[in-house]
This record gives sequence, structure tokens and C-alpha cells, in this order.
Amino acid sequence: MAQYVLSLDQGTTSSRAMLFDHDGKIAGMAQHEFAQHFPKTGWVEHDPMDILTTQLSAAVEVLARAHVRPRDVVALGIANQRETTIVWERESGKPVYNAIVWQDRRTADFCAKLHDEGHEETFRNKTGLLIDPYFSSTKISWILDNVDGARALAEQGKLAFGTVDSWLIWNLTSGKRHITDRTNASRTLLYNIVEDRWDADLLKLLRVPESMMPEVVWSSEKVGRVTTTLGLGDVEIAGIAGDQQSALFGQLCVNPGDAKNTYGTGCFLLQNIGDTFTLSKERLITTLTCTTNKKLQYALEGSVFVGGAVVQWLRDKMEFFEKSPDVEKIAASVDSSNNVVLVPAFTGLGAPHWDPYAGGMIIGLQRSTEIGHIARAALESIAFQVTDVLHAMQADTSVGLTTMRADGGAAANDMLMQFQSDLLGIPVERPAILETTAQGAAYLAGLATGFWNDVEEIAKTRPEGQLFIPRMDPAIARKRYLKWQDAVNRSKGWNKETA
Ligand SMILES: Nc1ncnc2c1ncn2[C@@H]1O[C@H](COP(=O)(O)OP(=O)(O)O)[C@@H](O)[C@H]1O
Ligand SMILES: O=P(O)(O)OC[C@H](O)CO
Repeated sequence: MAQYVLSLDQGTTSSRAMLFDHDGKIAGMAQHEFAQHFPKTGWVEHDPMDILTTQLSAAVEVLARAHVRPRDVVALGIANQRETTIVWERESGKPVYNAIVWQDRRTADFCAKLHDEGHEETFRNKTGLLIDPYFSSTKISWILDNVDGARALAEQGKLAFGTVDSWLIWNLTSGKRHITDRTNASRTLLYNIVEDRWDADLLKLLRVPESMMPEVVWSSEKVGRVTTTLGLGDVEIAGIAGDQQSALFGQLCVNPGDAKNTYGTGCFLLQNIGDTFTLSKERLITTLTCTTNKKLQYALEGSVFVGGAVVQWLRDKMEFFEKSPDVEKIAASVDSSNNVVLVPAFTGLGAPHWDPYAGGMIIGLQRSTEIGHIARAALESIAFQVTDVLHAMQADTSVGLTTMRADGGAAANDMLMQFQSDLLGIPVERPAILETTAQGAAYLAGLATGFWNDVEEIAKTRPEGQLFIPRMDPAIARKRYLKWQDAVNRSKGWNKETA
């Protein structure tokens, strides 16, 4: 009987489950979207039970659809949206509050205060991150300070904190394992990525009891078996990674200098920088990558908060079209954006701007402006933001990238890939399998269980991708980019005070 690795990709907007065979091919996939909650301006929440039920049902469904028995699944890998914060009662397993999503800005003022008190350097030197509402720590503080009775329970050791990987594994193992892997831990603003431990000083500063924190494991190791009786058998959990580091591994960017950009809800450019902790001079962050040798390895990351989500916004809020891929047809109905620039700072701006108060903006509207121009400007905004972070990364590492590897849902869009290549002036390589996030977690789990022997064996299974070569006159590309920079600067600080 053929054997498979099951991979769960718990993303911001949907939970997916995929089966990978020994040739690295996808043998089955199931996906469930779930509700996004926006209770106040700048707030973004998920119901932790939605995360759990959509993920479990996708997992069970993919086995049934592909006619694969649980005993033919050799290992389970998990990749997850990062930073999203869940706090639950150890005794009952009940969340005390909704999941506060990575995009949530409610702690902007608290972050500004920490910044003004001069803590930036301390956090940066220990965690590689900047003080920003994006990361988990201030979200935990918010829950402890705002949910009735939460702080007292936390101080009695009765509450557990976890990112989405922890939450899923806690439930998959019936509360036996409260763990996270290093890539997820490195997104909390509480993990010391130089000394490889939860940082007692930072925990104290943010008044987060250490008893809430999960045990930290490696991304590729056997950590326990599934004990739910849901039809997943007792498969071994052997791969865990934050989705962006998982995609980096899925693209086999295992050597210093290797880089990829994922075009999902957000866009995340990561470059492997090897085993030496190095800080960016360009306001990028330093984060841990997945390794299979139980040694630390670092990456520089440029995090863009709204990527494919701008297309979702055009679809769901503007109701311009029904399905995300339709954006391409509408954008192609005009031959330029006609000087319209859209800055999708819907949840502030991430790297390299780091402005939680930036406001979304469409500028350059005229009486002749059509939906097509706005759709085109939206697609272009994704590529402009990636250009911002790629330029920062090049300035930082002085390694000129010769090609950029792309993946994620929005990388299916040819117009976006072509414009990206035009702007960067280098080829953009899109792999045959865009699901590199799930693929990475599958590789991690398969390597830990001997399904695959090493990365070299995996590399032989990967089919050739597609190359997008620059076609635009570089002078025009430069002019377009300057216009974008002008627009971004105008969007900054807009929400500092609301009218
Ligand atoms: N053909 C397309 N063109 C542009 N954007 C797309 C296209 N297909 C999907 N998207 C966008 O990509 C995102 C989904 O990508 P995915 O990698 O599944 O995201 P995530 O893992 O963050 O949930 C959505 O925001 C969607 O709007
Ligand atoms: O859900 P995604 O794929 O957009 O990824 C979200 C990131 O992990 C946030 O840091």
C-alpha cells in the first residue's frame, strides 16, 4: 500500500489539509474557509473553535476523498498562520477569548508606550523583532488585562498560551502536549533567539507568567501521537512550522542566500542568512528557520500585511467580482492603472515602514477611472510592497538576488508575477506546486520519520517551475515605483487620530 504524509496548513482565511506521496506530489486536498471577525476598527479575531473544527474536518475529509486509511499516513506536519494568539484554560481546554489575529492593531498604543520607554533595543537584540502589535506578546498582555479574571487565573498557572500550532496540537493530543516549535516561538517577541529560550526579562516586562508558555521543540522531530478519535488514527506529529518558514523549507531554501516570497493573505519575503544571528539595518526582522539538524538557523524577513487580501477586499467588500482569480480578467480589461495607486494599509503597514497608524488609500481617481483601473492598482500594490521589502533586503545583505522564488495563492496570477518581475528587474520563478507551505511541513514530518532520507532526495522529486522575465522598460518601472513611494508616504499616520 502506498504511504503518505498528511500536512495541515492552517492559514489566515482557510484551513487546508493535503496528502503528499513519496514523489512529493499532492495526492489529495481539502479546504475550509472560516469567518473573520472585525469587532472594532483595527481589530481582527478568529474563533479558536472555528480554527479547530475547519482544520480537523479538512484533515478527515482529505483522507476520505483520497481513499487513504489513517494507517497509511506515516506522519503529520503542521504549518500555521503565525503570531495569532490564543489563551485557554488548562483544565477545561476552553479559550478565554477569541484568537487575536496577527493583523490586529489593538495594541498599537501599548507598543508606542514600550517604544517611548526605550525598550526597542532590548527587544531587538534578544528577539530579532521590532515592537509592533503584529507579534504575540502584547496580544497576550491585552487578554490578561481585559478578560475578566484572566490575570488571576494566569498567575495561578491555570491558563495556557499558544500560537495556532500549539492550539491544534493541544487538541489533537487531548491536552497532553503543550508545545510550539522554534519558528513559531520566534514570532512572539518573548523568545530569545540568540540564547534559545523564553526570555525571563521580557516576560516580566510584559507581565506574562512563564507558566503560560509552551515547551519549545524542533520543527522536524517526533513530538507525540494524535489521540482524537476523529478518524485520523494515531498518526505521529513530526513537523511543525510557522507557515512562512515552512514555505521557505518547502522551496528548499536551506542554504544561506536562498530566498522566497509567499503571496498569501499577506506577503512574506524570507532569506536564509545561515547560523549567525544578524540584525537588519533596514527595519527587516530576524527570525528562526526550520532545520533538521537541531541547530539554530536564521532568516531575514520582510513582512507585508496585506497581499492577496487586497483582492479579497475587492471581492467581498467592493463586490467587484465573485472569485479571487477573476481579478486578472478585470485588471486586463484596461491597459494600465491610469495613474491610480492603491495603498492597502488596511491593518497599518509592516516592513519596512512599520506604521500601525497608516491608513488604506486610493489616489489618482478621475472621472474616467473604472473598476479595471482599481483592480489593476490593487494587483500592482502587492508587487510594489514586495519591491519595498526586497530592496531593503538587498541593502542589508548586499547579496543581489538573481531570481526570486514565488509561491502562495496569489502567485497563480500571471499579471502579478509579470509586473513583479518588471519592477524588480529580475526573473521571478514560480514552482509547479504553489502549495509550498503545506509541502514544507510535509517535508519536515517526512524527514523526521524516515519517509525521506534527506533534502537531496526530496530535491530530485521537484518538477521545473515557470519563469517570468522582465519586459518593462527599466526607466518606466522606476517611475512607477517612485509614484508608489510617494503614495505610501501620504498614507502614513492617517489613523493616529480618528475624526
Ligand atoms: N488568481 C489570483 N489572483 C490574485 N489573488 C489571488 C488569486 N487567487 C487567490 N488569490 C488571493 O490569495 C490569497 C489566498 O492565498 P493563500 O496562499 O491561500 O492564503 P492564506 O494561506 O494566507 O490563507 C487570498 O487573499 C486571495 O484573495
Ligand atoms: O495565513 P498566511 O499564509 O497569510 O500567513 C500569515 C503569516 O504567518 C503571518 O505572519
